[in-house]
Amino acid sequence: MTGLRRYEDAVARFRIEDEIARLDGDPLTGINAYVECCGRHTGQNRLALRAISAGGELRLFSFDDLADMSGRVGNLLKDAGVGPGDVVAGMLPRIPELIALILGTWRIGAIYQPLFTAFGPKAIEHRLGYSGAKLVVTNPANRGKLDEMKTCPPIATIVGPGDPLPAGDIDFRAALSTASPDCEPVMRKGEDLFMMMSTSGTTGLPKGVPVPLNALLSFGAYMRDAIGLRPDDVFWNIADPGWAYGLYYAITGPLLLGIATTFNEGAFNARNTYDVIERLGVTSLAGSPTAFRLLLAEGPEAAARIKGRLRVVSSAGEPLNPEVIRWFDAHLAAPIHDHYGQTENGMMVNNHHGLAHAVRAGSAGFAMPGYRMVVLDDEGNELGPNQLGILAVDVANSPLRWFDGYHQAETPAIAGGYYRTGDTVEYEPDGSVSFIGRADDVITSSGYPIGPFDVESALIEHPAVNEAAVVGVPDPQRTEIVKAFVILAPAYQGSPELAEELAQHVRKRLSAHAYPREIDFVAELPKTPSGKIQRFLLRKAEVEKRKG
Ligand SMILES: CC(=O)SCCNC(=O)CCNC(=O)[C@H](O)C(C)(C)COP(=O)(O)OP(=O)(O)OC[C@H]1O[C@@H](n2cnc3c(N)ncnc32)[C@H](O)[C@@H]1OP(=O)(O)O
Repeated sequence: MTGLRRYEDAVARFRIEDEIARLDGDPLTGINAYVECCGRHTGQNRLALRAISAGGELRLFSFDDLADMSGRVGNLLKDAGVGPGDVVAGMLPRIPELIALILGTWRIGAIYQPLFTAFGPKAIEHRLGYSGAKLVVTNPANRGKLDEMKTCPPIATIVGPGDPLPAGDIDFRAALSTASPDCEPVMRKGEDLFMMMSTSGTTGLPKGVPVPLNALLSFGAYMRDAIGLRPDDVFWNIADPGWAYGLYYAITGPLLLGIATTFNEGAFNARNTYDVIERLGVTSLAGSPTAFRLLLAEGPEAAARIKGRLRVVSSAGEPLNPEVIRWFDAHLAAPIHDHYGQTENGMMVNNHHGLAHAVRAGSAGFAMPGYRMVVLDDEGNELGPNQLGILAVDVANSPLRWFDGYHQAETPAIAGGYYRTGDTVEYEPDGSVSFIGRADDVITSSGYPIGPFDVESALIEHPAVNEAAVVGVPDPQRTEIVKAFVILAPAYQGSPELAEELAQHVRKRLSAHAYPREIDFVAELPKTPSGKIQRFLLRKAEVEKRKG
């Protein structure tokens, strides 16, 4: 029996089976994600959300408030023709209406699809295309992008008082004020979907990741065992709910446990983050290493005023540097733990705050109870400690696993009883997992997974570009940045101005976070005899160049 398995067996099984029995519930009544995350916490005067607006105003919402708002949203959606099993897309900043929309969607048995607000029309159109969303809910800052799409579902827009409503749109706030808050939850089965996420394609466009209601078990286990969330915590997960870590663990997870979450509408900056921690008395903070590196860069003085306030800090999205761990210990007196997961299956390997085990700096930690994680060689054989291979989930022995394959797409990652994460790791004899890197070409920049194919496709849309290859290159703050190698069309000449024009083109068309921050104009690209671009050679040359 491997170290990983031993660990899992020691702490896990009986607790998970209890929970499965609870969530499987009464087969006659079924499950509803709104009931789990809100409805069953009402009537107790319990806080559900602290929301700080872009202007700095703090508003508090109880579970009863969210129940009222989501009931109205549910009725609005029904009036718009949305029914159980339909998809509703949300492209909204971190405002209270976003939570009401998500809970309202779940309440009527529909599926919520997040659209990150930095996405441009190309990224949005692809996602709405494969999900077949029945309605998009957005705000004026994002509404214009929908006009650039060839086909778009009906739109509901959240306009401020006196703002014009685009012709044909549903006035979200007006409809909410007149709708009834009474909305009977539609019960579903555990295998029915409640979210439609997106992954980053490496050789093709991003694929849909269907999330069944059974995943609630895994999300709850992460909050309890890894975040170690307690009822007396003031919890803030900085990650945006346009992404898996934000949607699963800034909204779904804490509300599932009946514990309040925090939204800060403003864009991230270190000073403001310190302010919010101090103002709200945050005790449990979660986010990505880039955010923590930016807090560190602000210096010890900024940290001094909140020293000792944070009980626990959880880091996800990319590996955490030991330097950050030491700095948080010295200047914030806060234990910061590295956690590992994916959009597919959520968090799976953690230095758990809520479980008593050794914490390994520079390691992603141990398999989460409910997952049997293994390391596989290319033939699918399980490897022992200190051997490099692909981190995988043993499907049959992982009761909390929920990912069964991509939406309407083949899933070669699932084969032979394993789901392969695509991450190269090795594990220590004690069962802790050391992350080595991606086995494919997915770029991780500031914790965002970015598919090179997506960026290349956006570049090629520009008339100056004949061919493009995109890779991630090392960056001290963002872990990696996107770098593009471009072969220009004959009529064009490379220049810093053209590089900037191409970067802005990708920023606007694809996404504000996924544009190439470096562009080299080249005469040719390394390719296999069959014509496939060898991105790994470009990446290797860049790593060597930077070392030099
Ligand atoms: C299971 C999983 O692991 S899922 C993935 C988990 N990962 C995450 O949640 C991502 C975590 N990362 C972050 O939250 C952020 O990168 C932070 C907070 C660390 C740092 O934030 P920022 O410094 O504001 O930069 P960020 O990386 O978000 O944005 C990159 C660019 O996109 C822009 N951008 C980001 N969000 C938006 C938006 N909503 N609208 C418009 N532009 C945006 C930024 O302005 C920035 O532009 P610039 O660098 O050219 O000025």
